[in-house]
Amino acid sequence: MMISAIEEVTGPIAPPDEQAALRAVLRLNSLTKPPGSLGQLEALAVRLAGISKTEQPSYGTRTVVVMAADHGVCCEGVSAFPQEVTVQMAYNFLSGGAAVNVLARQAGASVQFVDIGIQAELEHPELINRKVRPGTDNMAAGPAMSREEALEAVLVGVKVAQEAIKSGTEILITGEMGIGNTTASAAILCALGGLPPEAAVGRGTGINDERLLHKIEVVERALRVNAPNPADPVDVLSKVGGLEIAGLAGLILGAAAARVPVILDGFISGAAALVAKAIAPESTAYMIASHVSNEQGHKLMLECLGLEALLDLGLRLGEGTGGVLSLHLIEAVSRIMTEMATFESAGVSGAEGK
Ligand SMILES: Cc1cc2ncn([C@H]3O[C@H](COP(=O)(O)O)[C@@H](O)[C@H]3O)c2cc1C
Ligand SMILES: O=C(O)c1cccnc1
Repeated sequence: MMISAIEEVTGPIAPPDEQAALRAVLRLNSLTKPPGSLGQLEALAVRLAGISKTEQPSYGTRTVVVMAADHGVCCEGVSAFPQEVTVQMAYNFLSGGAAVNVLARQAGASVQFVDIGIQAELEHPELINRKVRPGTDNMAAGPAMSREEALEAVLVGVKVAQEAIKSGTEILITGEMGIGNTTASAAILCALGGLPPEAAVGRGTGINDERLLHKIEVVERALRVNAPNPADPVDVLSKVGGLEIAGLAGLILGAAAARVPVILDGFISGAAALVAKAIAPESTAYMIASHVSNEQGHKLMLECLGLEALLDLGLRLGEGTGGVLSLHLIEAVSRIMTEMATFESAGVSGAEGK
């Protein structure tokens, strides 16, 4: 029953509007600059035009959705920080003090904080409580969660996207919090991207060499014990995923179905995007890769997604920080497409030939 619920969401995902993309190319070439001279911003303008069906795309209401959950695999010692940081940081997000809150304020975005699987019970007026279960089980010893729970978490994400869009959100940004989630993300990259653990596993919050080797071994064990089926993304999610990763996969699918662009943050968001792509390949047309993270494996992950990142700032934080930073570039593109003079309007001569 729940599978058909996902199909109901992914069914309407349509390809971007080629006509609008073409109009964007024509407009870019009519603006007072040598053709192509705005580089990647031009490619972004064309993609956004196709997504939003207009050669002058602009996004007023911007929403970062931070999905948070705990990871049973923390008991294996895979993070530099203790598991209780997840709930402690939850209150930091809710009171506006996390990095993503600061950067979102600067970029004119609001932050929604969703508890999709934190172990502790939280109480806060701003909290969106969509807890599917209080944290996952240790994926190195068995499945992280059941198939039903993974599906439920995906549908939570779809619903969060739908509700945000219904209340006016025009662009979504993925964010997350969950100590241990780079381990789950690396395992997903191995399962869906076919990478060996030593290429997919990185240092997360900053583990040393010894712990890195151990983390690689934990991911190897998780893959061996669970044998996730790469042809079945929900199987991968349930066996070696996380609740916030499942929720973000749903958020991405919900955005794509509504033709709303969705900005991907770093490594964990990328793992969610891999799942979304495996469920509905056409959803990648709606994904914008904000940055390439310092986390080992993220470059290869973006290659698996077929996306080129806008920024390379050496970030390795998550939360949606790189995502909201890229809003400044998206705003730049909007202004170029709406405010810049054309050769004709400014009376500037065009190129004479090469
Ligand atoms: C204080 C603090 C704030 C964070 N904000 C995001 N993360 C990031 O680090 C975690 C993933 O790394 P690992 O897999 O190594 O645990 C996630 O919570 C991610 O969002 C944070 C981590 C910490 C410690
Ligand atoms: O790229 C990310 O999102 C990331 C990397 C390290 C730790 N937390 C998040």
